[in-house]
Amino acid sequence: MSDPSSLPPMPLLTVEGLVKRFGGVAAVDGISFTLEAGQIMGVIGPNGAGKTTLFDCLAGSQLPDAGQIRLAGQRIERLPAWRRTGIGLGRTFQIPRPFPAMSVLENVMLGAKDQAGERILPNWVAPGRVRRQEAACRERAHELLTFVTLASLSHAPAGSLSGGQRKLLELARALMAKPSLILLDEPAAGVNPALLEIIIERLLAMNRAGTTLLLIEHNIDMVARLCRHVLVMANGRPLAAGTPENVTSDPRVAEAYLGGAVA
Ligand SMILES: Nc1ncnc2c1ncn2[C@@H]1O[C@H](COP(=O)(O)OP(=O)(O)OP(=O)(O)O)[C@@H](O)[C@H]1O
Repeated sequence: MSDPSSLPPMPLLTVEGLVKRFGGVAAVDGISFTLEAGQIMGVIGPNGAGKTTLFDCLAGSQLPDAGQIRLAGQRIERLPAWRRTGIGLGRTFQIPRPFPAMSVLENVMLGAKDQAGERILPNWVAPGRVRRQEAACRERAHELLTFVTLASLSHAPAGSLSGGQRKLLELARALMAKPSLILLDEPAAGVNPALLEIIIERLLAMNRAGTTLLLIEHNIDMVARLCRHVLVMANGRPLAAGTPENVTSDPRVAEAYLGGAVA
């Protein structure tokens, strides 16, 4: 028998031949890549390249027309979004939409999974367990708000946060479910430079703590600071892949951003 420790590590995420069409438009048209546990990978490309549709297929808000997605070896491309969250996939959105009247803390608590108090029966038969679970959830939400530098705003209504603070709230909410992989859709969009530094630093800290990150980002400086691997998409197809330096010096990438013909 072969020694399992001698086998190459299994990628955390494997995408093979992914296709998603909307009528005649192939928004994602044959995308394949692997993401090792512990990596930070960037997905870049001009507007309409298919980046968000790729994330929608990964997260389960769109079902692909073809292709396979494996998370830690498990096929997930047909699973509903909530099942994917349950097995370690988190997501943040380009435009965060917290519940504005709820507090920042309550919004973070909504990111927890498998809360007994959300079901009717445990509230009747095991109220003590429900209370303990809620207290633990509240404590973890506090810790995560401290982590994302929003602890002083815990009790403020989420609607009072700035755009950048909402991005930080999104990170804390996503972390509540203890994901192994987080898909980040433009974490820098609309964020002022001071908060951007905090977001970059917190993303690196999350990654050091073991969370794998896949991010869509138009801010190339941010991509270069965070990622060692970048996938460039154009017209739904893979255009280039490699280090930030390699892909940004690739003339085909410059051409795609300028709206020229794509090879
Ligand atoms: N729900 C949809 N119905 C029809 N067409 C869609 C839908 N979603 C995306 N598309 C089309 O698919 C293509 C890819 O769009 P997508 O939003 O994935 O690109 P993107 O790279 O994320 O763009 P951006 O950087 O502007 O956010 C575009 O042509 C878009 O118009």
